[in-house]
Amino acid sequence: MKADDKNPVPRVRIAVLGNVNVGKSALTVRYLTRRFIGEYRSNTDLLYRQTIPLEQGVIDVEIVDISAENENDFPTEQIQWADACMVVYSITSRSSFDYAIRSLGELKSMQNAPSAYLVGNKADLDHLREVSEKEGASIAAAHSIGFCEVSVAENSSNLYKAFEKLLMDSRARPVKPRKFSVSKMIGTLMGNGSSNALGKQTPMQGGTVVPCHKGELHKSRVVKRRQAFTTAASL
Ligand SMILES: Nc1nc2c(ncn2[C@@H]2O[C@H](COP(=O)(O)OP(=O)(O)OP(=O)(O)O)[C@@H](O)[C@H]2O)c(=O)[nH]1
Repeated sequence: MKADDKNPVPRVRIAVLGNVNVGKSALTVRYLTRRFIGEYRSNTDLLYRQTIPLEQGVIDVEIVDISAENENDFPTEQIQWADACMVVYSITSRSSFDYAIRSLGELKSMQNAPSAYLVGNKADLDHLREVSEKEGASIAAAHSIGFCEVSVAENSSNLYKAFEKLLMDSRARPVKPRKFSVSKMIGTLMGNGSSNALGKQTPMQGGTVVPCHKGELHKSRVVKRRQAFTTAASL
């Protein structure tokens, strides 16, 4: 978490990590907008920024939704950038659970690793279940992290609790040293963006989302495309 004299609002950065098609984008947008949008572009990391009111005051949240196009390539750079990591799998996909387990192993081996939370998505598809809730809970317990199953499609309240836990954990952690400020970069992009990162027409209020190609999180390069999205987030 970071707050300074110029920007007194504390900031928390969250990376959403998981195999393809587990619902990372749907989960991120659900949390930030309370809406479920079924289909997203999937070959680019997306970076969202929004100010969220908490009981303790407002907080700037940046969330990178990491594209899992190359599942053998662990996104070290994005994880190092983050204060906290939401590891997502689908309860309907054993391979996505295996990917989540590998990711937690990678996190464990990192120095100064972000705090983590494990989420099993698509709980509404119980008839297609390949991973039991007990298995999810057991892996989370082995890593001493929080866990819940959610249905982003059905707007599970557990999702908001999971983000709240990550935000609270991050507030309690010391400031992470970073070379560049992505917030500064996004700040120059806020306003009347008109391109369509989500491939959808969405009303513009408040938050922003930008496509974020690999390598850009730690570079102060201007991202070319931008899209505002409807905000309704509060915890
Ligand atoms: N039934 C059901 N479908 C969901 C749920 N969450 C997401 N989906 C669907 O799962 C598919 C993948 O969702 P995305 O949010 O694009 O998943 P992703 O992990 O971001 O995908 P990639 O960007 O390709 O890695 C979409 O068709 C969503 O509509 C859920 O809770 N239940």
